[in-house]
Amino acid sequence: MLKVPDHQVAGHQASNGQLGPLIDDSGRFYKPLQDDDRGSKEVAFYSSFSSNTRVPGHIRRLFPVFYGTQLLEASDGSGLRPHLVLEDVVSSSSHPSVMDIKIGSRTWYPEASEDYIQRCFKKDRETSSLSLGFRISGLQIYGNEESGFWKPERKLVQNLSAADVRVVLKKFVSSNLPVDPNSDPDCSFAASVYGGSSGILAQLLELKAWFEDQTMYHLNSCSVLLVYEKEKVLKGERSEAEVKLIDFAHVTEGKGIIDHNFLGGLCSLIKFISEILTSPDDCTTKACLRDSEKDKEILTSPDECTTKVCLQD
Ligand SMILES: O=P(O)(O)O[C@@H]1[C@@H](OP(=O)(O)O)[C@H](OP(=O)(O)O)[C@H](O)[C@H](OP(=O)(O)O)[C@H]1OP(=O)(O)O
Ligand SMILES: Nc1ncnc2c1ncn2[C@@H]1O[C@H](COP(=O)(O)OP(=O)(O)O)[C@@H](O)[C@H]1O
Repeated sequence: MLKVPDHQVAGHQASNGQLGPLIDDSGRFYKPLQDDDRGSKEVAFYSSFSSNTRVPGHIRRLFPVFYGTQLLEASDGSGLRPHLVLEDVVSSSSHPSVMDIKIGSRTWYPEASEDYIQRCFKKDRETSSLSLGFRISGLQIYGNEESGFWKPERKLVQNLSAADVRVVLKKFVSSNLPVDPNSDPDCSFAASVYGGSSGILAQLLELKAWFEDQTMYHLNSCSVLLVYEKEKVLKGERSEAEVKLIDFAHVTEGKGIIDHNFLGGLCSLIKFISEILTSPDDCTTKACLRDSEKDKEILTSPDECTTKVCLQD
């Protein structure tokens, strides 16, 4: 039985009769092909990537498994439409904390239409992409049974300053409630989620090493999805924090040149995460992220280590 995923944090969503992805109980994620060439480009990428013998196994596992395409009733009621059939990378979690980070200081690319380039250019400039080399596209962090998820409004997290991004990345791995504006993120899960030989940092470093060498694909406008299950960490079970690359509607051929846009953004993200692991207490942060743009309040003191961010009531 197909349903709308409640764990989706960014992108086109299938709520309110819109066209968006669906999931089922078998652990598959069905992403509808968009009408223009974006859908066919994403299919072309997955087809090429999944049969590319030059992609090493430890890199392949950082991408969702691709099961081809399938005609399904679209979520917007428009009838049968081809969907990409992908592994649902959060299906094994009951309360997944998920962050979608769009990598690259630019999301446009020379081969795109002038209209697309202009739209991307505007978004990149208005978000943290240009300054940080990435932007948080959306996230949800599980608090506990009572508080549920903290899922701040997407537009609010896309243009955060470096200090605010650091707060959000800390909240992602903290045991205190993410919605609580008065508690400093304690980073108590940082070592088990970001750190360790198979944690998020190690996976990002593997990806970086590959991007320093591979010249086959340029992953324009693509995201890394960070996923883990807080309850497993609390119970002392292996967290199995995962990095997965998603959204390949704008991939172009590398033509023998490294993807310096993706690589640069990835290095920037790696630096943020490394610093949280090496010096989690070097900043005193208070964070509250309000839900609406109107209520947004970001107060950053001139003292670079004392930050107050408002993203939630
Ligand atoms: O429609 P919007 O404004 O939400 O923009 C979508 C983006 O949302 P965001 O800019 O992050 O709010 C959206 O970004 P996310 O994947 O949500 O990070 C995509 O860039 C999408 O374009 P495409 O399907 O990749 O070609 C974008 O869709 P298009 O505008 O290109 O159709
Ligand atoms: N394979 C997947 N498994 C689980 N969730 C996914 C998967 N692919 C995408 N998502 C979810 O859907 C969101 C949007 O995906 P994306 O491919 O970027 O769509 P769009 O092209 O509409 O931007 C992601 O932020 C994530 O929450």
